[in-house]
Amino acid sequence: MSDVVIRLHGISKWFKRQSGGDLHVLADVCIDVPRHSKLAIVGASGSGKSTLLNIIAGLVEPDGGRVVFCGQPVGERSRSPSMTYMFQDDRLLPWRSAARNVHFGLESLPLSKAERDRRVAETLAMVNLGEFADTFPHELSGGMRSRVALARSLVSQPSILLMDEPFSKLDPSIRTQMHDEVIRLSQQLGMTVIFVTHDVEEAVVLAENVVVLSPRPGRVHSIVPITLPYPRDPLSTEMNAMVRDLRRVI
Ligand SMILES: Nc1ncnc2c1ncn2[C@@H]1O[C@H](COP(=O)(O)OP(=O)(O)OP(=O)(O)O)[C@@H](O)[C@H]1O
Repeated sequence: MSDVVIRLHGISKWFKRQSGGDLHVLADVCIDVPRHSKLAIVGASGSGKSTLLNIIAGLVEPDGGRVVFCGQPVGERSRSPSMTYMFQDDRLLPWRSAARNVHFGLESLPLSKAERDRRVAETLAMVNLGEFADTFPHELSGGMRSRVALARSLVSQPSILLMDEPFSKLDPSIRTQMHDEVIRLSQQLGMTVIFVTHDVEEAVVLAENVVVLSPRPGRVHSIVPITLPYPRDPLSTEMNAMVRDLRRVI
């Protein structure tokens, strides 16, 4: 148990339909997430991937089952600074510079101004944007904006990073750079990363375990371990075989 950071135990979810009746979205989902690992959630559209991530974040209440976080049942811990959430859109505030956007990730923490400034500068440097601290979002490329969003998620030094298709809007070469950044930073900071993706190749490049959800209601169809060492070459024969096998399962 000690190396399991999050345990999902029998998670079920129904949503009320406006047209009447309930939509059964998740059924008895059980997953153990090892500490410091990277876990991908894949599955057909509508299989409940984002709902499951939102349940882990504490943004959506499950109707059945429990989320146990480091041995503690989930309560208010979604507001805990030890877990942050990176969305599909970068959601940068256009009237704030890159540094002030990253600063946003610290605003709920009781830190001195000097400590905040230090952490913002350090995190921007970590994502190679040290020179762009005073630049505004409209002056940044898509990849740079994504790196600012990543820095905003990392500046509070979370132990868990949740990501819902955060790189899906980037072009392939920038997406590859972001994968390298996530691998490097998760190792450097000792984070656990849980992410949802439609892109099986992204799952295989980044994750140590890939959870495949079955079509609605989403159940764990399989959990596929990826044991290839990092960095992983998406063009290698092993990777291609993994991607092909996973696509077949989905
Ligand atoms: N707040 C909500 N109220 C009602 N239904 C919802 C709500 N959120 C999600 N749903 C429904 O739950 C189902 C699962 O949605 P979810 O976004 O979790 O799936 P997903 O696997 O992430 O889908 P996609 O891959 O298309 O993004 C969908 O049918 C969706 O319409």
